[in-house]
Amino acid sequence: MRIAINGFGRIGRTILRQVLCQPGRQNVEVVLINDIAPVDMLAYLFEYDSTFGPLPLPVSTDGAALTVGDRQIPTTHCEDLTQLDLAGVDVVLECTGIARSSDVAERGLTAGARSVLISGPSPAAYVTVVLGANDSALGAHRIVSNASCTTNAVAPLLAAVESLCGIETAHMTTIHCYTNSQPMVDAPRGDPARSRAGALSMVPTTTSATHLIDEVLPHLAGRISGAAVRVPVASVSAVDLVVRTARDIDDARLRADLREATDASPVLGWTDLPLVSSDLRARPESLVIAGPETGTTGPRQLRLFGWYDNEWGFSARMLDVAARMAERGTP
Ligand SMILES: NC(=O)c1ccc[n+]([C@@H]2O[C@H](COP(=O)([O-])OP(=O)(O)OC[C@H]3O[C@@H](n4cnc5c(N)ncnc54)[C@H](O)[C@@H]3O)[C@@H](O)[C@H]2O)c1
Repeated sequence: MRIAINGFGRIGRTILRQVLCQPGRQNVEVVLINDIAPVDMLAYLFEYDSTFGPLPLPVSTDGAALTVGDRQIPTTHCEDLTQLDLAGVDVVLECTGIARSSDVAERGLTAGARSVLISGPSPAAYVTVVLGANDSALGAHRIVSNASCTTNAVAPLLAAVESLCGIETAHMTTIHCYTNSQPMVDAPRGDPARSRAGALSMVPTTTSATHLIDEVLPHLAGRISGAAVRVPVASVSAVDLVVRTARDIDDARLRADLREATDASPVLGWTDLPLVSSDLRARPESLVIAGPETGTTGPRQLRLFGWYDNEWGFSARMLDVAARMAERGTP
């Protein structure tokens, strides 16, 4: 699979880290990295990562390419992808966060790439895909959104619970680490709470997952509500999901069936250990269900709790969905 990474920020860099350092990604060839930031700065941020630690490979740049170990990856510094030649690229991983209009989302195709996978919600995507929830929706679509990290965490869990005991209604709270969408000190950023210093307070706010779940699990549309609390933690998030089920299920059965569902799922995990968020750093699953925090809380009522590394797990799904897009060949 030949990919180009547009936007070499948290997600773009985590994707490259996985390509270079994770077993099972050897077939991925990164043919281009494009970002508007200076390439020597990007090389530095790629080698020294405050969350994942220093890269175990030497990194250097001559301005036109990033050299990591024995691999050389061409780099460009271009605001508009249509200025580049992306012929032969299977998938552009669009990780800038700006591909919300079709004008921007289509730039990769105009430049000659076969398809574009956007690392966030986008009204310009032809379809939103979450592995473990609506895999078959991918079809032959050429501009795809990989939804959000929280949607990747919650939608497969909802799909599993729905098939075990049906869902009447559910409410999820994501306890989400801060991201680059929040400031270090108070500064205007869209909604008032998100304009407050991200590392100093718990910040109640919204999550795009609420409407994305309706999109990827349309049979549950209108029955799942959600909210977010951004917390002063730099890495790893959690979801706390309360479900009113359609059918009764006892605690032991719920846990056994959920455990079995996670064993069969390529994106869900399970732990029986009393873990805390930092223990889950760099876990590749979309969600790791926390056994000690999960169970029935009353008749037809459940509480489910799970961890997800919003950067590492989501980046792994970017590569998984891109692999499926590349396997389809030329549309
Ligand atoms: N950080 C997370 O936990 C996370 C998880 C899932 C999804 N996402 C989504 O992924 C997207 C990127 O998030 P991030 O956290 O990596 O952001 P980031 O700010 O760390 O990275 C964005 C990068 O894009 C570059 N960029 C901006 N405009 C550009 C342009 N026109 N051309 C080329 N490069 C450009 C920036 O210089 C920066 O390096 C957002 O949509 C975000 O919602 C983030």
